[in-house]
Amino acid sequence: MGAAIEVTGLVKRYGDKVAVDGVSFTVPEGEAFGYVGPNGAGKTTTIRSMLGLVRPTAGTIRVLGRDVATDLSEVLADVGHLPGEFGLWPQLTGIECLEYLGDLQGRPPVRRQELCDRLELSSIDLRRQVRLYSRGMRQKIGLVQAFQHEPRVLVLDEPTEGLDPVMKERFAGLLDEHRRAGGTIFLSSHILSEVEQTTERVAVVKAGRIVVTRATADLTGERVRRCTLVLKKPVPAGELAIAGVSALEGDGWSYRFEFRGDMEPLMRRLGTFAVQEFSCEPEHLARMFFEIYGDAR
Ligand SMILES: Nc1ncnc2c1ncn2[C@@H]1O[C@H](COP(=O)(O)OP(=O)(O)OP(=O)(O)O)[C@@H](O)[C@H]1O
Repeated sequence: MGAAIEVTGLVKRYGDKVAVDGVSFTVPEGEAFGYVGPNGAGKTTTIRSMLGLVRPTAGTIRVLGRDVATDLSEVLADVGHLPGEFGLWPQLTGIECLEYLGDLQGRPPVRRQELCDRLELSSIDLRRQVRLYSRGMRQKIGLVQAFQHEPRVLVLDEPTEGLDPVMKERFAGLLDEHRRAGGTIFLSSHILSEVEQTTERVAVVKAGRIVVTRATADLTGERVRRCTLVLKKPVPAGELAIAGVSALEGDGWSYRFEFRGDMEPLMRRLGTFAVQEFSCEPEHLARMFFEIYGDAR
């Protein structure tokens, strides 16, 4: 399969401010790619450049082989874009917004009705002006417009912002279907659990540059787990000196410690103790993110 997204030497300056400072990456078709980094790192600017919403200072962007600078209409026909804060025209009705965005996409909205049904947007809702919508309803319009034309590439910028848990689940279902149909996903999100669940590879951006690109599973493997052990018979702390254990605290009857890496040797050792209780909680990916890359600001 070819490249779905190819960004080469992307630079975007706003006056003296360099928002994106020479970013290059390729997302093969069918991959789900995460794009993470602290506030102001340049994620949204990269996305807006991919959609022709800002003009890069330098660099090229190709989507499914087409140059965004010269073939924007063809690019937009193949891309579904869902921003976190979805701005709509307040005086238009929901259906008018969907039609207008559908015209920009230039492809028939073959899934519109099905999506409205699944997201519980009734025809009465759709005939109301968007200014009367709740934030969640606006976000539903955002979801419908992103998927309505069956795009091959989804570009998602903080997509679950403002969605309630039910809508989040439906959105996850839509992403799943998109993946199974061989679609590509580019996901920028601060919700690292979402990045972890959705993507196969992740790039970390800092001050306008990609500092590292890794398989998401590798990042997960380096994750810290916080463990608590309660014993029926005490064991000396030395018995827990196993590779991967750190920050060990305890009195022989109970211990707390952090664990990194392969769990198997730890579980084998625990099997030789009289264990009353053992719990092991993965640390939030955010902490691992900052541990590996330091304070990314
Ligand atoms: N229109 C603009 N004019 C001037 N500076 C801008 C403009 N848009 C973005 N910037 C600046 O460019 C930098 C990158 O912004 P961008 O919105 O791309 O970051 P981000 O990684 O998406 O951040 P966040 O996670 O906060 O959304 C920031 O310093 C921002 O202030």
